Amino acid sequence: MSHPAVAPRIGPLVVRSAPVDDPGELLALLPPDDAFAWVHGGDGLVGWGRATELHTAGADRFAEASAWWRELSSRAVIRDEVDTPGSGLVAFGSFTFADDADGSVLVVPEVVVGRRDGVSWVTVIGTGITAPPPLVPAAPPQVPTGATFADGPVDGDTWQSLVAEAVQRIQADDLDKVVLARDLVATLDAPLDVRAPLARLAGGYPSCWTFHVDGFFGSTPEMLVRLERGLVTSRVLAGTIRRTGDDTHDLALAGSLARSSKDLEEHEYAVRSVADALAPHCTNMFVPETPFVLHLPNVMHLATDVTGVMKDGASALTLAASLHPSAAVGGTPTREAVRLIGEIERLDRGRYAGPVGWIDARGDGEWGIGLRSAQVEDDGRTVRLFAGCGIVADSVPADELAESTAKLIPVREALTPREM
Ligand SMILES: C=C(O[C@@H]1C=C(C(=O)O)C=C[C@H]1O)C(=O)O
Repeated sequence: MSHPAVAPRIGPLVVRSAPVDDPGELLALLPPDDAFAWVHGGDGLVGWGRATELHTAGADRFAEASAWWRELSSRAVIRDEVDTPGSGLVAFGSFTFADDADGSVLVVPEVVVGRRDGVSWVTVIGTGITAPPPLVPAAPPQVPTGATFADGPVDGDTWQSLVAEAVQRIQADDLDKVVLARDLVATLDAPLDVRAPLARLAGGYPSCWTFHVDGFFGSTPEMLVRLERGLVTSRVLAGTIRRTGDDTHDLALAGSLARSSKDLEEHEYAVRSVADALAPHCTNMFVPETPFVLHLPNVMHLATDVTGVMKDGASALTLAASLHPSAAVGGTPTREAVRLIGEIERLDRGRYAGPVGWIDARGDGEWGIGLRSAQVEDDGRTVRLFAGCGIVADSVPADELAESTAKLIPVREALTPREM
């Protein structure tokens, strides 16, 4: 049992949401410190300040966070004139991949600005009645300079030998798939203003969810689970091909990805793990039989959108807890795969590949998988970038290394000044 750290007990939170005129680019509103983000194609939520927060760890981290959230929500005094998922009381959150890692957090900002389907709003949260701040763009962030990149503790050659070892273990044991990750360490010449890479990521990857919670940021293409007004959705990705920059060739590659038995098999494991975890909570589940190809600027993925209708009143966070770790970031079977990751990966994943997103007082929310992501270390100048690949019986180590390099591109470019 862990010991969650909770901000000193405060009176009930007083929350007020009201519609506002379109405030323009959400990320541009963020101040440099204590800024939170979850944006997708211009819509989403940004927040700043800290009204209250919970830090937790251990196998019960999701249960502790859920209990804390229920209690906080039930005591809050909420006046919500917008009444849409994401309005009213909201927490941003980020959870570690592993049970034994520190760093899972839920933070309730003092100000949240949201936009959804043409409706914008501002929420203020505190212990008394506060007026909403004027919504004007902040001064633009300092662009990161001087980034140098080096291998983390495991270099590329060693990582390929770990992939080869995983392949052997899959061929020998009762294991179908395991996801192995590696990191790249960026060193900047000054502390990072995270708003700069966030703007680059949101601009370059509008179909991904660009996020930032307490130094963990990125732009993930994978939606672990969204719950909105009773509708449950999950976007499952697995099976990847690198883009070449030549659109005609990429289209041919997309066709081969959609027919590749290795990738279809890897994808099937991931879809099944999500469908099985959602089934106890849902009726009317729809699991498409064939994946589509999701085109991103750096890679293409096999993708399946699983949907269902909530039947048991679980919150988005409870659903995320029951889905984590899906086969997209753990493997199949889950327990054996996670054990092998702990045994051979030699990486502290931190919050990489864990759920990241938000929850509101109704229990609605969106939790992505923290991929295409990085962690800013305490010195502010060191940034660890992560990428992993699903390994199956016929995976080729050099191909997996190239795939992981392609998955590092979004954050890597976001830390590198644009070529003039
Ligand atoms: C693990 C990552 O990505 C996952 C692994 C994939 C694969 O192996 O094909 C594809 C998408 C993600 O589910 C990552 O981006 O780090």
